[in-house]
Amino acid sequence: MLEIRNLRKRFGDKVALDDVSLTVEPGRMFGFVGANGAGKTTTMRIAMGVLTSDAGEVLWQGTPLAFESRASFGYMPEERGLYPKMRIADQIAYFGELHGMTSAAAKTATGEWLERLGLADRGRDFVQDLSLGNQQRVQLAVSLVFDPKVLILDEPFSGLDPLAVDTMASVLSERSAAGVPVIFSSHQLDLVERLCDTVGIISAGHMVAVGTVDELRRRGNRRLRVTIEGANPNWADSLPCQVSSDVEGEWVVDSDDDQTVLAAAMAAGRVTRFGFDEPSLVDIFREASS
Ligand SMILES: Nc1ncnc2c1ncn2[C@@H]1O[C@H](COP(=O)(O)OP(=O)(O)OP(=O)(O)O)[C@@H](O)[C@H]1O
Repeated sequence: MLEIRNLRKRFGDKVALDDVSLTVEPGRMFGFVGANGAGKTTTMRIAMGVLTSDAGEVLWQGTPLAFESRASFGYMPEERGLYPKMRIADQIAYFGELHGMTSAAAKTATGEWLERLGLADRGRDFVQDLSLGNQQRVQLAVSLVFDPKVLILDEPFSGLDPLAVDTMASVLSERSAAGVPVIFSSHQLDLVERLCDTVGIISAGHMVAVGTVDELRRRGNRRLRVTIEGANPNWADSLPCQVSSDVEGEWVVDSDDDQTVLAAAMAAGRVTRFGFDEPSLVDIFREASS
């Protein structure tokens, strides 16, 4: 289990992280979301040891992270980190060896990952000659070639075409299913909602919400959507909550007291549709970040 506890970080007067904690369990995929500048990259850099925190700690399997443990973590940094003038296969194998693989094992694993990521015929090309999306696939191979115990990926989906997104998503899901804790940041909330077991929302250096998407849904303000035929537009005036109507005959009621609202709606006319609105992760994100 990877535990990030009570991280604090300042850059001069700027408080980048203020008591940030999160936990990623084996076999779980953690989606880290937040507006630009919220603190995702800073948190992940500290977790990887490329930046020191002012306070707080990072634990792996219950003990503070040592250099050797970090060497078994796969990392895709935001600024990426490939050598443009090195051949792709050589580069992936080189990173494998840096992480302790023998040359033969690194070569074999490189071949497997090139195949898996659709780059089998590009192994002798230079990184600088690849499209950005393909460079990202190489970056993924670099972070995976040594079979990491943890994966920390900073915006792995940005700039990928839909097919590359699918490849990236299936590789991450597969690693997670194999028991690897995976944490990635993304602004693509639909993907986070689809892939992640747990989501953390960070806003201006504070973790404002952590939980499964269902838990976050339940924590947010619940809203009922009601469709009534033949109702007076003022039928909901006596309800002690916010009521709005953008479509004729349909109302949105900010309440979780469904029985009271239903009784009022039935008294007003013929109720043809009634139920709670399921907020999307975008709705939850907006509410948590406001
Ligand atoms: N090396 C640095 N020096 C000064 N300020 C920094 C440095 N790194 C980050 N910051 C500031 O810390 C805050 C958090 O930045 P961070 O890069 O962690 O955000 P982020 O959530 O990853 O944003 P984005 O989604 O835009 O990548 C921002 O205000 C940023 O400007």
